[in-house]
Amino acid sequence: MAGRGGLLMLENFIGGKFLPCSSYLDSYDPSTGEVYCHVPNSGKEEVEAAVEAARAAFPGWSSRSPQERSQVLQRLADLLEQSLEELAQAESKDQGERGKTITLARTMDIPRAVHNFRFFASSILHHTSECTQMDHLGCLHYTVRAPVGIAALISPWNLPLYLLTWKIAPAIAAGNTVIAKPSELTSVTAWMMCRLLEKAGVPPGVVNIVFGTGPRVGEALVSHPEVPLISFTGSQPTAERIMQLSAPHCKKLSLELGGKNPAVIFEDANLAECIPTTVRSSFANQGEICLCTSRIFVQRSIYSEFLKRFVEAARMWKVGIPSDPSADMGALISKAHLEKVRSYIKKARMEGAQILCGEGVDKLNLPPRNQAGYFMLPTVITDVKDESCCMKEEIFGPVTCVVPFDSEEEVIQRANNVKYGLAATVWSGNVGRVHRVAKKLQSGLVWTNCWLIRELNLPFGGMKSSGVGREGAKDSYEFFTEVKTITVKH
Ligand SMILES: NC(=O)C1=CN([C@@H]2O[C@H](COP(=O)(O)OP(=O)(O)OC[C@H]3O[C@@H](n4cnc5c(N)ncnc54)[C@H](O)[C@@H]3O)[C@@H](O)[C@H]2O)C=CC1
Ligand SMILES: N/C(=C\C=C\C(=O)O)C(=O)O
Repeated sequence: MAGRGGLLMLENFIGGKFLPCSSYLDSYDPSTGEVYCHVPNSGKEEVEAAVEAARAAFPGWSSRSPQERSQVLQRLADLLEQSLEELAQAESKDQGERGKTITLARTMDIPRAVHNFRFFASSILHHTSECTQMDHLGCLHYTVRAPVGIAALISPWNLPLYLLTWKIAPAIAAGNTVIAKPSELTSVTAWMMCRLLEKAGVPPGVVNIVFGTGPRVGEALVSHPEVPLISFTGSQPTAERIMQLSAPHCKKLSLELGGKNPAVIFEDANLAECIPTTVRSSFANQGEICLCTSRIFVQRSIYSEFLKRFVEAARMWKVGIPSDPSADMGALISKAHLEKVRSYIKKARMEGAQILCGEGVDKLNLPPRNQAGYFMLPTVITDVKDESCCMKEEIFGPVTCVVPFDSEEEVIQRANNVKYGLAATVWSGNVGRVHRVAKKLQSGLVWTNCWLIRELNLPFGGMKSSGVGREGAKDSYEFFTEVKTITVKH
């Protein structure tokens, strides 16, 4: 709806109704310094109302058959798909001159949000339970599953509707009711989705969305005693806080956190495929995807050739205003984030590393209106030590390091030498080596000779500091349900 000064003013969605909030946050377009929209600054009171609505909706929704719930999800997917262009425009605009390109929103974010609902609408129809027999004792054992209750779903700003629906779809498909909290920086598409829920047949209270900041509404939500499970995607410090707050209640947690993802490129790799894909895996969405590559290990015999071709390709990766359909990359999410990303380049220089292209080397070419925006060129660092913070910490920006290696054993050890373990890529024409290396990498996901081909049936998530738990068809179903083992003596 239109609010103060004709600007968009979002409202919370609780119990099937849009409700105003007593206070609002201004959301700025940082390229102009102008307020772009107002976002509810919700707190305990709004969480309380959402819990009440979710509690009231739970008995009805959880007792519907999977088939009935599936039909609702399918209708929602259809409605989102019909609004694809409008949602893509909003997703790109919500990150404003600061972020997501319209092309990525059109081809990845919104189609994937649609697919999330379609996928879980289908997968919920195919689960089976376990049964074992102990004939010598005259016993039969079997399991039953039931939805857990009210799920808290907290998502970040980098893939707003994509990641929020990755949580909402499996949670409600399994019969839970949910309270979702999108990032305060990118709330518009979640609000737009609420306008479609009633038409899709989602009963009031099944999906509630409260907007606002992490410390205020996020903490009220995760520490609420009637919210027994939390699915969170975001940073490690926030995950630690959520673990602390939920510990007294022994809540079920699924935490999807950061990465410091290696690409391991052997001398027999098909460079014609590897180079463009590794440019994309390093710089897609401004490098603001937890799965982005940020350490590229290249076998020494092809190192010089790779570096030359990779830098050429990175220079072709077009930085432009997000509304330009030919732009490969927009701008970073905020001034603070841009400064943080730039600080890594500064540290790399001080350590004696070389910046081969991008920040401080090449010039941005932007229209005058966008010169103050948070844009940065794809940046390639080399001559950097494995101990450097650029090789250890998640930068979450368009920065990637390229270093040589000699042997398979060495590169496995170096690739594993970080606290994270989310996603890796391996490039080689040798099938045996691909399997061997993939198995030894400490990483929840390994893409070989490709990147970000998603199979939603299979587990998604990280090891080590990259998270706790997995989501995907079976894993999400297990997370969003409680299992019970029943023994029958006959
Ligand atoms: N999956 C990933 O790997 C992601 C990693 N990041 C990393 O995190 C850094 C910071 O990004 P942020 O958006 O600030 O991440 P964040 O972890 O602060 O925010 C993610 C979500 O958690 C909420 N939140 C924040 N504090 C909370 C609290 N105390 N209790 C409950 N909810 C809370 C936020 O409002 C947002 O909805 C990025 O620079 C990047 O390095 C960010 C987004 C995704
Ligand atoms: N969680 C993130 C990406 C997930 C992608 C996917 O499920 O395909 C992230 O960037 O935070």
